[in-house]
Amino acid sequence: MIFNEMPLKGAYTIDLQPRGDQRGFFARAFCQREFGELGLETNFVQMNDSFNAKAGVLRGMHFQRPPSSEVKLVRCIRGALFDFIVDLRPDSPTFKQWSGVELTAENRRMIYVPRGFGHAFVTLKDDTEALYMASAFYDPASEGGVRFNDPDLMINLPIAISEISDKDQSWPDLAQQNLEFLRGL
Ligand SMILES: Cc1cn([C@H]2C[C@H](O)[C@@H](COP(=O)(O)OP(=O)(O)O[C@H]3O[C@@H](C)C(=O)[C@@H](O)[C@H]3O)O2)c(=O)[nH]c1=O
Repeated sequence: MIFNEMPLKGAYTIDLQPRGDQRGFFARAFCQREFGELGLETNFVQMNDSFNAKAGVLRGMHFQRPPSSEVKLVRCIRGALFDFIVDLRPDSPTFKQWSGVELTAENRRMIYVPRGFGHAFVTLKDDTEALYMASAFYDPASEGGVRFNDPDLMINLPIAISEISDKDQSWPDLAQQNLEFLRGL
């Protein structure tokens, strides 16, 4: 696998290293040893499948508060999506900065989202499916969120939104949120 650190400290894009032959190719999509050598999370407890019927579906931005904070490893297995993250760790040099990456069925790229980040994606094509692992169990009581259009973040999306849940439209402004519990992650 090829790991590239993103502008936000601790976040990575990960590309496959295919070994091709006449049958097609083989590549590792996760390797406990390779992740461990980079100090990345190796213990994932959920694999989530997110199907989205239309282009422009936005999910996020979500995070879980400690002790349920989680790492996510996301890829797109059908269609295409723009995945974006925001650093919510108050003691990080990139606090409140965001970054995005296109994940498609063709490029097979993954994004590694560290603890303390808000995570979201918007689909770029109809019938887009994401498959992602998470290092903590779903814990709705600890869920937090950031609005994709929070004025503090100035996130530019490559597509207009066609669907978004009421929950994701209603997260409070970041300026009104106390994120101290994400310090030190
Ligand atoms: C995330 C999740 C949801 N659910 C349930 C709750 C609800 O009934 C239904 C849909 O939940 P949501 O609307 O929160 O689903 P969704 O908006 O797709 O939530 C996901 O968004 C992306 C961006 C992430 O980063 C994920 O971690 C997760 O938060 O599925 C679970 O049972 N387990 C889970 O792990």
